Amino acid sequence: MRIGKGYDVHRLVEGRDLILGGVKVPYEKGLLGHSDSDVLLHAICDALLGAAGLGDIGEHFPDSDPQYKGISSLLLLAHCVVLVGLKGYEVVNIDATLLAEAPKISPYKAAMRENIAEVLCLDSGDVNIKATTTEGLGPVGRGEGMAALCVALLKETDEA
Ligand SMILES: Nc1ccn([C@@H]2O[C@H](COP(=O)(O)O)[C@@H](O)[C@H]2O)c(=O)n1
Ligand SMILES: C[C@@]1(CO)OP(=O)(O)OP(=O)(O)OC[C@H]1O
Repeated sequence: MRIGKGYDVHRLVEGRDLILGGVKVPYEKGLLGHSDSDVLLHAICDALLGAAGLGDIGEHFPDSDPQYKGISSLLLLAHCVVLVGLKGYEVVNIDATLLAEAPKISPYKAAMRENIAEVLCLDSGDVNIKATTTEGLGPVGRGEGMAALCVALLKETDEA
């Protein structure tokens, strides 16, 4: 068994779609970045890469590479699963937290879990998504951006 953690932050701006967990969430702003800027999936990617000893998302998908411009982070996550598999591991479960003052993501959590579970080849019960505000404090609390944290557990592919 191996454990990994991921953390990511993206700035909120006007004129971008808000994509979280592969779901387009209706909101007046979206996250800024080179890809679709799905901060939740980026934290999950980093947790998986970390658990497998494979560095971080920016090493595998540089933000200077035009092939990743606007890419769905579900594709980046799928690639991380392949990399983890090549190291001889599969995912046991993940537990992620989104830090966002608004909007409420509760109505979209089930769809996010299903998207993520499909890519990770897990039951949706093994994909836990949580959300919290920061009670108006700090950059997240002021609505300047969103952050996400994730912990992932891997097991060796032939481990019981
Ligand atoms: N963007 C968010 C933030 C929070 N939630 C849900 O609301 C609950 C209460 O949040 P607090 O920050 O006041 O503790 C939280 O447990 C989440 O269930 C949300 O859906 N979206
Ligand atoms: C995902 C990548 C690649 O498109 O770009 P961003 O969407 O900017 O995301 P970030 O979390 O800053 O870093 C990883 C990047 O290399």
